[in-house]
This record gives sequence, structure tokens and C-alpha cells, in this order.
Amino acid sequence: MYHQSRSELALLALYTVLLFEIGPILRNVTEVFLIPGDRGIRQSLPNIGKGSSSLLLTIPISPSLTEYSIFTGIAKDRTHTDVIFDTSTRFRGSKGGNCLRILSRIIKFNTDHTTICQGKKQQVPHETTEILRDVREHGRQSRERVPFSVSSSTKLNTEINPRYYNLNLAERISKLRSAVKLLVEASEQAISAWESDPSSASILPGDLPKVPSFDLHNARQTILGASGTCAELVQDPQQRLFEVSFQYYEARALHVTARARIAEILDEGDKVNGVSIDELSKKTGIKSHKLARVLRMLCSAHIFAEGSTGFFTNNYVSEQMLNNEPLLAYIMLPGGFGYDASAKLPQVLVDPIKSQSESDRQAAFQASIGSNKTLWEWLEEPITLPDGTKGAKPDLELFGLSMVGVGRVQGPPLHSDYPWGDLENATVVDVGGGVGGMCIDLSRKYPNLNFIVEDRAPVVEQAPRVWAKENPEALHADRVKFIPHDFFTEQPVKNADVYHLRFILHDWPDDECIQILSSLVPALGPNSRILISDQVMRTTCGSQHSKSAPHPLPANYGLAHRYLHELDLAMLTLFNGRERTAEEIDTLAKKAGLEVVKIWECRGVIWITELRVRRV
Ligand SMILES: C[S@@+](CC[C@H](N)C(=O)[O-])C[C@H]1O[C@@H](n2cnc3c(N)ncnc32)[C@H](O)[C@@H]1O
Repeated sequence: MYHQSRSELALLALYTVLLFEIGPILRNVTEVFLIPGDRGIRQSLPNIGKGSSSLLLTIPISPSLTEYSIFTGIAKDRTHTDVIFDTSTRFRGSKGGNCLRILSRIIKFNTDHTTICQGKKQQVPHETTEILRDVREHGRQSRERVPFSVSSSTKLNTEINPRYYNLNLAERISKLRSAVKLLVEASEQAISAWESDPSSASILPGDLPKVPSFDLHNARQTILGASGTCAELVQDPQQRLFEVSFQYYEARALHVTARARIAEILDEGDKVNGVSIDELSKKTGIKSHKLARVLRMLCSAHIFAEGSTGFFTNNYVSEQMLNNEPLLAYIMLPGGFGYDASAKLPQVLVDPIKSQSESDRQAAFQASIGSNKTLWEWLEEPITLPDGTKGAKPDLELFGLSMVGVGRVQGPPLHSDYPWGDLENATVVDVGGGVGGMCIDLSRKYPNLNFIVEDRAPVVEQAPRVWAKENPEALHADRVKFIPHDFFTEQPVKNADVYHLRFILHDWPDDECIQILSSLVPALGPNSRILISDQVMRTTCGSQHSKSAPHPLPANYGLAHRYLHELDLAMLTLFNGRERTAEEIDTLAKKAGLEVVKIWECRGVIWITELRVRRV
């Protein structure tokens, strides 16, 4: 009786407080902590405040007003959005449980989602155990932190401090529902695109990727973006940070398997039951349990499959590595000098001189090789071969081949989504065109176009051999010429219809890009255009130059944009270069006397930005 009246008294006080003082705040409550016992709350509070939880207010069930004011005093210093209940030791028997139930009615939260939080090393008092049991009897989890639920009718608070945006549960729920809806709708779109064109659903190893229909492309972007948004909302945020921090091991695992040619070994073995890890170990020389762990990491990332324990097969993703040297080269490229350079990036970014530098001789790459040579100079440096003679660095060949690999995968949308066909028998000058990878593909698709491939002398020297294999007709019909040319000097081919630069500007800092573009200007005729084939960076904030992803996805489709950021940081690491936004390209263009007239959004990661002489 005594305890009953004390608890009722406490509840009355609490009810008054809830109604007049904290009622409005409770709309933002995202988590509830149940702190067992007076001593417990003192021990727990500091931990809660410093740890993972968030705390706005303590609401002691204890009738002790002194204690109450201590707790609210602490709470007032914090600007979080949780509630702590102090189930005082004064509540005995099952009264604590009753209090909890009554409270749940008053503030309309569901005790299913009450967080039970205990202070460190604290002994659970008898009555707390009863509360826990009481909670459990109602089909709840106990002693575990469970998110506090807000009814779906709860209105979103759009006026919350953005700092605590992610703590607003109502917003989180609404976002998750919208992301799942997008995921379902976009998946149906992808399925119907696959059903109307089954060849769009798969790609055979070695085939050029098919350019997807616009519907399928949009659906893919949305599915990836929505998956990322769902993961962000449901995953433990601290665990997510750990995961990203260690993510480079996924890349390392892929490099190991590409180097060891695992896909090919699996393809030669038993495709139904899989190849045993012992056999893989024998063929690669990598100790079996070590290789198994590397492979299992990739299986969990949906690359390779382990059908039964210790037996591996290729899957739809890993089989793309079969007999595809250019693709393998591009996969392995970031695993060598690129990876070594990336290890220096954190250090270089805080170096007072190097961090401020925009020079392509002061990037992380130079810190990793211990000299100020550019990547191009370093690649061309001869090395001493095992027989004592001088020869080319293996990285040089790998780089050349990898450009073919990336071009094959990312090129097709560039061929389809720019109106090359309207140019009829135009001349395309490929500036820094390598051996002409882009032009080879265009020459096959548009037989009326003519090409001039320009690059540094040692590169263009290799080009005729490549064309003789890839498109001998174009070579014999004199549709292609090769000119050694340094793109920092004036363009020798005048009045061409197209000056094309693929994967060029992103390799260079701004000043060099302005110089490259300025060197083209004197050659431009009235109908000349410059086409830049590079990634056009979009941020999560969106841009007036490209369509934003549907709400609630990040404007740039988040996860779908991941590779673009990876490349952007690779360019920073290797050259102090960058992948640029439309606004940044426009700024460079203007400084060179040009302007962006159109961004051609292509159905892939690279887009085409069209520049013309600036109208004054
Ligand atoms: C990333 S690769 C791109 C190659 C080609 N555009 C493609 O898409 O496959 C950059 C190219 O720029 C060339 N390059 C670097 N510096 C150059 C310069 N000063 N003048 C001309 N080409 C240069 C390199 O030899 C290399 O072929």
C-alpha cells in the first residue's frame, strides 16, 4: 500500500512534467533507456552520454525530487532526444512494472521497444529483475537495446536541428519505407526490361557490355541507391564505420584472385561440384586455409560461390574475369602502384606544403616512389631485368592494357548516347587517344567517320599494330592516322569537326587542364567542338545540370556513385587530378575561352561534355 501510494505520487508528478514541460520534446524521442536503480542511473549516465546512446532527458520514477532535478540538470546540458527512466529501488515488487505500463500509456510509447540499459558493473536489483521479467512476459526482448517505436501516424518533424537528423525516428521510418518502395518499383522495372529483352539480363564472359535501355539504366541506379539508403538506415552505424575502415581488404582479396587467375582455374575444373580448396591451393601455391578465407570474403561480396564447404565455383560476376586480359589488367592496376600511393594519401593531406600543392609532382604518388617524377615519367623509366638487360616496367604494359579493359566496359554508352551518326564523314581527332581504343570502337560502329589518333610518340608507335588486329579495314581505307603530339602544345590539326579527350582532363590539375584546352582553341573552326569523355561528378546535394535521384535517395544515387568517388580519389592520389562536376568543367572551359554547351548524360559512368568557343 505504502509503495503503491509512493509510486502513484511519483507518476502524478511525472505526468504533470510530461504534460507541461517535456510533452513537445517527446515527439522527437527515438530511444528510451530504462535505468534500474538509483545507483544505477548515476553509474549509467556518464556512460550513456559518452557512449553510443543519445540522451535528452531523464524522467525518474523516483519520488525524490532532488534526484529528479539532478537528472534533469544533467539532461539539460545535453541536446539529444532520448528519455531515461529511473526505476528507483523504492519501487518494490511488481510496482516498477506497473509504473512502466502506466507510463507507456501516458506518453504513448510502446514498451515493446523500451531499451533496457544497465550501468557498468552494476548489480541488477531484485525489483529490476522483476521489471525485466514483466517486460518479457509481454513478449518483449529484455536487456537488449531495441529501437523505440513511434506510431506510423507520427508527423515528421521537419524543424529539427539537422545535426540530429538521423536521430529522428519518424524520419528514419518514413525514409526506410520510401526507399523500400523505390527498391520494389525499380526492381519490377528491371524485371520487365529483362523480360522484354532477355539479352539485357546477362553478359557472356568476354562480351562487350550491352548498353541498357534508359528504363533499365534508371532502374539500376535506383536499385543501387535504394540499397545503400536501406543499409544506412538499418545498419548499426558504428559497425558500418568499422566495415568501411577495413573495406580495402575486399579489394586486396580481388587482386589476389585476379593475379592467381582463380576464375580460369575454376572454369577448367568441376563446374557442378566446384573445385576443392586443396586443388586451388596446389595450383596457385597459396596455402589452402589462407586462400579459402580470401575467396570466402569475395563469396560474401557476391563474387565467386562456395557451393559446399571448401568447394568453389565461378558465379556470374567472377566469370567475367575469364580469359579477359584487358579486364584483369584494369582490376589489377589499383592493386599495384595505385595502392602503394593510396597508403601515403592520409599523410600527404596533412603535410603543410603538399596538402596545399596542386602540382602533379606533389601528389601521394610521389611520396610513395620517393621522387618527384610524374606517373608518366615513372612508367616509362626502364628497369634492369633479371638477365641484366634494360627493359620496360611491367606496369607500363599493364597500364596500356588496362585502358583497353576500362574502355571496353565503359565505352559503349559513349558510342550510343552521343549523335556520332549525325556527323557523317567528319574527322575525329582523339587527343591523348592512347593507341586509339575509343576510335577503334567508333570506327566499327560509324563507318563514315575518319580518325586522327594523337599521343606521345612511344604510345602512337604501338597504335598501327593494334589497329591491324582490331580494325584492319579502317587502316587500309586510310580512315585513321597517327600523330605524335604533346597536348600542351598547339594543336596541329586545324578545323576538325571533333576534338575528343577521353580520360585526359581527370589526370591533370586545373592549370594543366586549362593549358590543354587552350592549346586546342587556335585550331577550332566554326563547326568544331571539343568532346570531353570523363566522369561528371555529382554530389549528394544535386546539381542543376543533372537529374536528381528520387527522394529519399541522395541526389547522386549514393551507392551508384561509389566508383566515381573511388576514381576521383585515385586521380587525387596519382596526379593531384580530379573528376570534375559540371560547374568545375565549365569554370575550366571559360578560362580557356570556351564554354559548356551541353552535357550528354550517357547510360554509364562516363558522360560527354560538349564545349564550343565561348560566345561573347
Ligand atoms: C588515361 S590515358 C587515356 C588514353 C585514351 N584517351 C583512352 O581513353 O583510352 C591518358 C593518355 O594521355 C597520354 N598523355 C600523357 N601526357 C601526354 C601529353 N603531354 N601529350 C599527349 N598525350 C599525353 C598518355 O600517354 C595516355 O595515353
